[in-house]
Amino acid sequence: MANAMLHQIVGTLQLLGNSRTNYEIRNNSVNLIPKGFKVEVEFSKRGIYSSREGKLGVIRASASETSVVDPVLAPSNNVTHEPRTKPNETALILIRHGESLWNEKNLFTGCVDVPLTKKGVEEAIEAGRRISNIPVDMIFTSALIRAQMTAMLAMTQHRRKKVPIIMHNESEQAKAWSQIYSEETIKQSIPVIAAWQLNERMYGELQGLNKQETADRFGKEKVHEWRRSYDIPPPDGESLEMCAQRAVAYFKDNIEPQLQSGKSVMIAAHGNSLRSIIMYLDQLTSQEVISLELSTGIPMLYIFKEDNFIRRGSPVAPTETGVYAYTRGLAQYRQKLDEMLH
Ligand SMILES: O=C(O)[C@H](O)COP(=O)(O)O
Repeated sequence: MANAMLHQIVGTLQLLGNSRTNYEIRNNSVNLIPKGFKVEVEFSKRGIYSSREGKLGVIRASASETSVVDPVLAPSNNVTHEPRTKPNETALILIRHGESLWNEKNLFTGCVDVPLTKKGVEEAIEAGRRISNIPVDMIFTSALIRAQMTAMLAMTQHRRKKVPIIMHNESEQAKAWSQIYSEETIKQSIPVIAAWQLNERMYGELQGLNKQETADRFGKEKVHEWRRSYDIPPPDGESLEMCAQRAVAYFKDNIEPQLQSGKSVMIAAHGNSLRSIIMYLDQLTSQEVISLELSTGIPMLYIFKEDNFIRRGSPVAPTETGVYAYTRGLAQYRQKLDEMLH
């Protein structure tokens, strides 16, 4: 039986940390296979692989290289699961969480973990409607519940109907206990990675204080400086520059490689962690970022193509005609959804 498999590239890949899973790789598509078949495979930088024909061995690949062929992460342009080629453009959606209970009370929130209000829930659902035709292969959220609620509620509206599943890699046991054993179920899932680096800027001693009362006490200008200057931190908190250091580094190290490998990504995060990421994407200066304001629950769309981020703005209406007019790839994805769902 092992011989019968030799024309295929088969092996053990290291995925999402240390977990080991057996895969069959054929014509650019990857499927789970029964354990026991191993062929040496070499990965090039951007996830292009080749095999030494028929040679038995263990796949050598780093986590980042192998992650591009994780079947959970198979790009959603492959709606019907035919063998796929890497798309030449991918989508990046950024969503600031919907209104939280402390946004409603006008309190500095920062890293305090506050849930959404009913209005915030509705905003997240509306955001989901606006992006319901845009491919999402992978989701990144902060570690905070308001961003996670937003991502999950938005995905209830997505027409592709894949199930967002939070990855639990915090311990070997958490990883082992959250394994999925059906290839088909994995294909119908979207991995959700929660990362503290995408958290809101830590607001230090302002956390829990009322924004208006703080302005009355310290002066409007001072509070505006704390809230919007690039490099002046609030007392014992993070400046936007400090927040950018961890959020943008995370984006470059963990999210950009996914986009490069052909996956479309949604990020649900916060006013200031997203401002710092947008500063990087749009190459804003520290002066320009001061006037960048993000509303709660409004998705922003970028197209990633030839290593460039092209801002498409926010899909403003459920039909999103303006947004779909921009790229052939998005229009094709929508057409595939239409065909699949009718
Ligand atoms: O953390 C907070 O209070 C808000 O989410 C963002 O606040 P800001 O608009 O004052 O930066």
